[in-house]
Amino acid sequence: MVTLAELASDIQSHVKVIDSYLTEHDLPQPTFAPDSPRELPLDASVQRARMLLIETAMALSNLAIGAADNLRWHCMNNKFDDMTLHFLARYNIFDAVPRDEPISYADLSKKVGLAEHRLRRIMSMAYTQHYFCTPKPGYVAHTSNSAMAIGDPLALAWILHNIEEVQPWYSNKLVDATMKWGDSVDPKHTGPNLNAKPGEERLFYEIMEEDDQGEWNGVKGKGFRLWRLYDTDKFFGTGGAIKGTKLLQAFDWGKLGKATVVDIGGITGLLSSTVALAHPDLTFIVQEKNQPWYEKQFYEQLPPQLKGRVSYMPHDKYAEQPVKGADVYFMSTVLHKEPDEKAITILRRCVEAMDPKKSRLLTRDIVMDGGDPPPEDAVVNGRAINSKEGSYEAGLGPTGVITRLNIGIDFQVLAVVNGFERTRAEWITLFKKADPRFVLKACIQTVGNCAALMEWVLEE
Ligand SMILES: C[S@@+](CC[C@H](N)C(=O)[O-])C[C@H]1O[C@@H](n2cnc3c(N)ncnc32)[C@H](O)[C@@H]1O
Repeated sequence: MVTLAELASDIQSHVKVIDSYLTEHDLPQPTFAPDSPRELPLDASVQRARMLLIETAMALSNLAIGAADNLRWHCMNNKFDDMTLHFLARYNIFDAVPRDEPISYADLSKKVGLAEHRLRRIMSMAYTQHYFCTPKPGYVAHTSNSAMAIGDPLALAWILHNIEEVQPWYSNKLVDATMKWGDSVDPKHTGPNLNAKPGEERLFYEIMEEDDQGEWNGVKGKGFRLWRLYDTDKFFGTGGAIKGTKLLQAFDWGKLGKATVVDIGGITGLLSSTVALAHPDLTFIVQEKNQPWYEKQFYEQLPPQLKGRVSYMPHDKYAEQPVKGADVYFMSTVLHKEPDEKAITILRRCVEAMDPKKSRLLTRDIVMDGGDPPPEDAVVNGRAINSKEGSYEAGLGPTGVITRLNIGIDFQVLAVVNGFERTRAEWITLFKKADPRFVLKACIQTVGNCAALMEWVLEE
């Protein structure tokens, strides 16, 4: 069993790797100051050390808290950490505190319309999680954690969707849903439908689409929850562990030359745009469910230099694929929400459109047994790990912080649509069921990233 002293010594060695890299490259140290770098360099050795550091520091903290206090503290405080974030987002305290100077409680209270006594109590909890700080008595200032949400509706969307929709409607009801429906994969067997009359159950996306009592970031009334959901995807996808730019490392897009990529369920086109900006020879068709307000929103947020090269096409992923013989069909986190039967329908729609001689299917999804980065000198699936690029074949790593994040994502899809993330073997079985010609050519997960990119081709 690991001891406090051993963990502390491991922590020092992981910190040393990161510290030496920052010093060598003359880079600033991360701190809680509002202008601190938001993340550590993406270099593979730094990311590997970072993952191990987080894991070790969490274990050390847990041992220091001790078994006597662990459960007591957890259940007392964790719910209020989320409640505090809820206040910060609903009253938009992130924007109300100036970036560069402290503001008094009295002024902040007037600005956001929250009584000063309550505001002080909320802020004191926020400080314990390094959101904001109190640089002098009676004043509030930003930290790095709070400053990153300034002027960012995507960050607010992430907080509000999780705390106002996922928790009360879905995850807090998951035990009841399980007691009622067991290990169901029916997407209607979820929290909001626990007391619904037969025939009145609603799917997650229907609930997100239909509510017309509200407004979010340019969409008023019907669809506002869906656009907020899309914003959460964008927020999640631009961050460290699920960064869209990792797509550029996980697949050699350049080798495609002049080619067309069909991005099925491509949401706001963020991932397509990321690749398109780096590869001017590629053309992208982003397919999404048709919504009356969607097309306008899509083109408004598309980088101007991509107009004409990244376009939107309304398409239902279960229907016949209208773009035949494309070079690449791409699906990112589309299949994980689907039970086998429906995922197979989507895959068959792709197969019907694919030209086996040139088309490939790229899917970006979690591989549940992908695990955390294996050691630098490991050989996985007969291939040496590309330590320079920090890429490795997902499927054999030990558990750690990325695994924990993936379990969280697995639970998120379980709670909202009764979906599940698949292991490498389960992905292969699913694809083979859809068409036995499917072969998994590569399954690449980059270090520090939770999703893997799987390349599938049809072979006779
Ligand atoms: C989890 S999101 C993935 C978005 C994007 N590919 C990414 O990785 O950021 C799933 C997407 O599928 C879309 N979707 C849901 N049902 C669909 C359908 N029947 N046809 C096409 N797209 C659909 C949703 O609107 C959503 O944008």
